[in-house]
Amino acid sequence: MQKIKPFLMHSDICFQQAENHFEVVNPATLEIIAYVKRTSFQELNQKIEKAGIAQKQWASKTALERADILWYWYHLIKQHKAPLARLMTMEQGKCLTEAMGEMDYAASFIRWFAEEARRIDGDILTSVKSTQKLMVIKQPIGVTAAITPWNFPAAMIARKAAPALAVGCAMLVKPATQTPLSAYALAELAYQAGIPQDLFVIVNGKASEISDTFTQHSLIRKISFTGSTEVGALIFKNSANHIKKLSLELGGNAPLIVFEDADLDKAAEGILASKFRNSGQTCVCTNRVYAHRSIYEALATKLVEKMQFLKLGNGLEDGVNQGPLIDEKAVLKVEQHIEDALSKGASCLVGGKRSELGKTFFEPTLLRDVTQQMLVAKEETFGPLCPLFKFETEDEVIQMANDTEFGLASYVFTQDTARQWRVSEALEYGMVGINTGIMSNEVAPFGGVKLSGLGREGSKYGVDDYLELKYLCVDLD
Ligand SMILES: NC(=O)C1=CN([C@@H]2O[C@H](COP(=O)(O)OP(=O)(O)OC[C@H]3O[C@@H](n4cnc5c(N)ncnc54)[C@H](OP(=O)(O)O)[C@@H]3O)[C@@H](O)[C@H]2O)C=CC1
Ligand SMILES: O=C(O)CCCC(=O)O
Repeated sequence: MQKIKPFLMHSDICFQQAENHFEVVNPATLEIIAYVKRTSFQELNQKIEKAGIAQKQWASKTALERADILWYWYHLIKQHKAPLARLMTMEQGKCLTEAMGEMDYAASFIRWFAEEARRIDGDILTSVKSTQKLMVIKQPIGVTAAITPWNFPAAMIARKAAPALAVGCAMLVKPATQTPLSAYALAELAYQAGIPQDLFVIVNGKASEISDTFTQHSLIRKISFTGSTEVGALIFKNSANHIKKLSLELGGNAPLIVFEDADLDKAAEGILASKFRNSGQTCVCTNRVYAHRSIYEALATKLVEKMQFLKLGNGLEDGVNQGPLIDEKAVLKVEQHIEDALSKGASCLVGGKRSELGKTFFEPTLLRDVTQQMLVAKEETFGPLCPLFKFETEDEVIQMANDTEFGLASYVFTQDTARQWRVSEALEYGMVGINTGIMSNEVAPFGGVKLSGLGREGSKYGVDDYLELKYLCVDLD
């Protein structure tokens, strides 16, 4: 704890129960780590007003000045990666290796957008009149707000804040109530790097009330949200009256298809990587594995063998690669999906029950003979449950994979290049991993279609949602 405390110096954080503060609990031990202050309505409005002033000053800096500050922030995160990862494991539960990976991932967005800051170029258009020059410039949208989830307490903030700050916006962040400490730690380093305290602001409290202020305050011009589709839809609806720009990164129901010509070892590795990342609590985690009937048994056998290496425990312990789930509600959802599948004819090959380690621990589970009629085919489990479906033809599996209202990530394992293209084009998803279970990085556009959301984060496209285009027409006559 001593190594972590320097990142938790913010006046909103304390280590003894205090009025108007909420508890942050370690999901592995259920111990209280810290208490965080709820931002009052009045404070929130003041912070938004101050962000408006800070944004104007920040936007008047050169792109190079902003980029240099972001670079420094990136270096500070890398330098303090180990204690930051430890803090994340304590509040979120993911194993330390994954938390270290998430800190690298978070930092990668800051480096990427520091680089992009210098390439926010406008255009000169081919004019329709010889006497006129037509130009487009790009300007920061202004004060923005982010609402972020508990599953990636640092990366989801960095993926939103880095493009916003790079192009000259301000950002207020409301992190998930379960994981606010990583947000404060990131902000602490941002301030050390030279990002003004009024420009990048962490706020906490009742999510619906903060969100209502974000959607109604005229200074907030854009909201970026990652979380459930239900809450995303609510923010969409509440933003309508004020026509806010929105980025919504919502739920998924990712299919992973293994064709008969796939490299089965690679496919099994890909399934493990995608399914059990963050104990299954990732919106791009595989939710449904479709295996061709001719390789079904072989793939099941390989998965049973490989799953023996999944070690459940407190993420801070050596060798543990599967931490607890975020809370007991998450465990109940996994149980519900398993019970439903078993009652309709599936059977369990690995796991299938809560662990004796504690209320939030669930054994990594493999189910076979799963069908489209079961709950797990329709809903995102968001937990360590790997269901194996069977298919016969390419057309059939494409239809099964697309039979969902979600469209975030999908995965295909096949060695046939023509099939890779055909199936990727037919899948109604924002992202397709081909012969890989992990495809997220700062260079790639992350986002979905259908109920999985709006907009793309990361990549060269990631700045667009934080910019307004302005058209200039100069008459030379
Ligand atoms: N796309 C993704 O990455 C994620 C998807 N999910 C999906 O959502 C399911 C439920 O997870 P859950 O944590 O409840 O997700 P939520 O959508 O409830 O939470 C995500 C963020 O939204 C905030 N929030 C909650 N209610 C509102 C509201 N009325 N208005 C505005 N913001 C709100 C939360 O704040 P607070 O923490 O204070 O409630 C948190 O900061 C998961 O099982 C999973 O299926 C969840 C997390 C991430
Ligand atoms: O929305 C999520 O679940 C976090 C994104 C994980 C990723 O970027 O791969």
